[in-house]
Amino acid sequence: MSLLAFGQTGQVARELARLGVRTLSRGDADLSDPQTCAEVIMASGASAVINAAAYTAVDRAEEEEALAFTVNSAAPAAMAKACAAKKIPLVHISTDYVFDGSGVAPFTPSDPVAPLGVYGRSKAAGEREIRMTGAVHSILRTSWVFSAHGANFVKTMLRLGAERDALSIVSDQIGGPTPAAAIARACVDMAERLQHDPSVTGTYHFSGAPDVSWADFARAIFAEARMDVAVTEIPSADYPTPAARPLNSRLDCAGTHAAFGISRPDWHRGLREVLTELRII
Ligand SMILES: NC(=O)C1=CN([C@@H]2O[C@H](COP(=O)(O)OP(=O)(O)OC[C@H]3O[C@@H](n4cnc5c(N)ncnc54)[C@H](OP(=O)(O)O)[C@@H]3O)[C@@H](O)[C@H]2O)C=CC1
Ligand SMILES: Cc1cn([C@H]2C[C@H](O)[C@@H](COP(=O)(O)OP(=O)(O)O[C@H]3O[C@@H](C)C(=O)[C@@H](O)[C@H]3O)O2)c(=O)[nH]c1=O
Ligand SMILES: [Mg+2]
Repeated sequence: MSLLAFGQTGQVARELARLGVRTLSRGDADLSDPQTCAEVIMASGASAVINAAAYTAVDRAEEEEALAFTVNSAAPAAMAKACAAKKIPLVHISTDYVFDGSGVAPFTPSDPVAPLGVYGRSKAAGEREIRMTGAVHSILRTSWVFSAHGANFVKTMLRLGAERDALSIVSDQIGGPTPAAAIARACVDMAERLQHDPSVTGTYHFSGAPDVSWADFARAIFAEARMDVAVTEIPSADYPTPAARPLNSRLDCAGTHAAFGISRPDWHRGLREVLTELRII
């Protein structure tokens, strides 16, 4: 199996590289140029493609809508068309932010999408484009990704916690923090399976367990890191951001287990692994 991944420096891309997947940098393939992405696939000899590159700056996307849509929708569309032409599968990563976060029940893959901001709309558009190409694919929606590398909530908390005794963290947004390493493993397993069994083509959910609030997650980070930082719970209304975040980010991952035998990863364990890699514990 010869896997090719878009993305090299990102959280998931770095974990894919650790698993031996060939990764592509922005210099190898810039997603703001979708045609180049297609050409790279056509020339690659890959047996499956994983797209781990994306425009992920949720707030900045509100000001850069055109770029977010090119990177998160037009580029994946071009990748999927090339994969369809080559008859190879595409594993594409998407997000909980395609949902509006209403209710308290976990969202299933077939629930209607209703994104709250530009990032979520651009990712939802990318999903639709991929489905229309007829490519064998898995669209893997995940949430709240963290790792030892790149920008994520764990690293933000470690930085802010080193500077302050107390932090105010939202407690009305609930979701599953997901280790990037587990996502990479799931992508590789899905790519392998799709090559032999295109019937599993579809949209799947994959997030870490258990579901928690950002405030709960922050407390767990400080407890594991043995940092004495008080976490004050606040409502989202008291933490205004350019893009609204969904209150309910729970993802129903049952279909992923049924089709692939892949279970939700335990984020506590993933957190300890990341803190170990960062030499904090
Ligand atoms: N981060 C999160 O919490 C979540 C992420 N996801 C999804 O998971 C996937 C992986 O996310 P994650 O690993 O966190 O991403 P990161 O934000 O860590 O990294 C983004 C990656 O995309 C690359 N990239 C961005 N723009 C371009 C471009 N124009 N051309 C080429 N490469 C580009 C970056 O390269 P460079 O370093 O050159 O900028 C980097 O490798 C994405 O699809 C994302 O939408 C889903 C849910 C939650
Ligand atoms: C730094 C900080 C954040 N927060 C809140 C803001 C926000 O609601 C929450 C998380 O902040 P972040 O900026 O890390 O979250 P955000 O960048 O929105 O994370 C999202 O990224 C994209 C790419 C996804 O696809 C999502 O699944 C999700 O992981 O924590 C506080 O309440 N207090 C703080 O001091
Ligand atoms: Mg962020």
